[in-house]
Amino acid sequence: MNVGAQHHEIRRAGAKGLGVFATKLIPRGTRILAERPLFTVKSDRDLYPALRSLTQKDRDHLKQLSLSENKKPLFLDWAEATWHVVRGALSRPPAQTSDNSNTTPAGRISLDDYKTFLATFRNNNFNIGNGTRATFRDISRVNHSCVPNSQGNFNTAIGCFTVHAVRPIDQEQEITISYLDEHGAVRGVRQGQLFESYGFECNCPVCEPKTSRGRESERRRTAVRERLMQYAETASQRREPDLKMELELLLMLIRMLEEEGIAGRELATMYLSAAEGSLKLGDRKAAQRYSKLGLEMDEVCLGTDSPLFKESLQRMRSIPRA
Ligand SMILES: C[S@@+](CC[C@H](N)C(=O)[O-])C[C@H]1O[C@@H](n2cnc3c(N)ncnc32)[C@H](O)[C@@H]1O
Repeated sequence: MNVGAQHHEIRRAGAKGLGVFATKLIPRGTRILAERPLFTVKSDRDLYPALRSLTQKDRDHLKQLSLSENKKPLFLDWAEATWHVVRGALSRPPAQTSDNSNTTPAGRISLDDYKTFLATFRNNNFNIGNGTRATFRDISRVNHSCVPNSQGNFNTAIGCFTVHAVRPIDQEQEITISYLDEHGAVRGVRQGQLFESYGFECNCPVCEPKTSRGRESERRRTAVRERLMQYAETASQRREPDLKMELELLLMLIRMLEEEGIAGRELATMYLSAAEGSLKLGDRKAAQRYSKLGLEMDEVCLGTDSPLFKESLQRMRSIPRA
């Protein structure tokens, strides 16, 4: 299911700057946004050429995105930024095919502009998979929550990063995604990664240490982490993996994510692994149940046109149908 622009709008989100809000009820599984990146990079070396190839119009979009208070660059220090600009100035500019600012690369970048672009990139890039980071005109306005109501995933079939509602979103509610790669981490780890990568301190409902929700969340996540660490210690002494124990741990992780209200690909993938584990242990009924839950969750956060969803369907072919 897709919704048009009339279902969401970009407006002030208090201290977070701008944010994206639902203008009417958005049902679970809705594709709220689908957008091609302004540009993508795999490493620091890609950044200058990528920026240089942008059209003037896209550079203008980029300049309008938010800047972090803490402007420490993600990949490069300023000396490196200077080096990239100098090297860029010595190399041949991208071909000028026409005067059209919608299609022609804008070419060389001044050092000041490059530093601004760098800081803007730092604040507005998301991991879109395979070590690639991307910046978007609208999706870069979506703020973070450690218990988000939506999830972003790259869909190679349509060349777009999509944002899907992983639970119903009420009118006026802010649309949020998680900027983190791992969703079950404890507060200190989450805060450290967010500050390091984006320069902000999260105060979403589970990051509030003084509320009962925040305390309960931290207790739950810490207990799971300790249990996993205990298992990791004993696992290194075993010759064979303990399948039953691994399935139990996986189900514990699933329960934790569900109790936390975290939905999305991570949970879907855990269900699929639980289906495979259950089948290996001879429990066909449980395998079918987990397979169904995993595929449903994958469809919600990816959509049926996503190659990742098709891979999951393929992966579950060995699970007998109910
Ligand atoms: C990708 S941008 C999101 C859109 C941004 N708010 C804007 O005005 O364009 C990321 C920046 O938004 C702010 N932000 C996002 N999520 C936040 C949160 N949960 N708490 C505080 N600030 C947040 C931070 O400044 C962060 O560096």
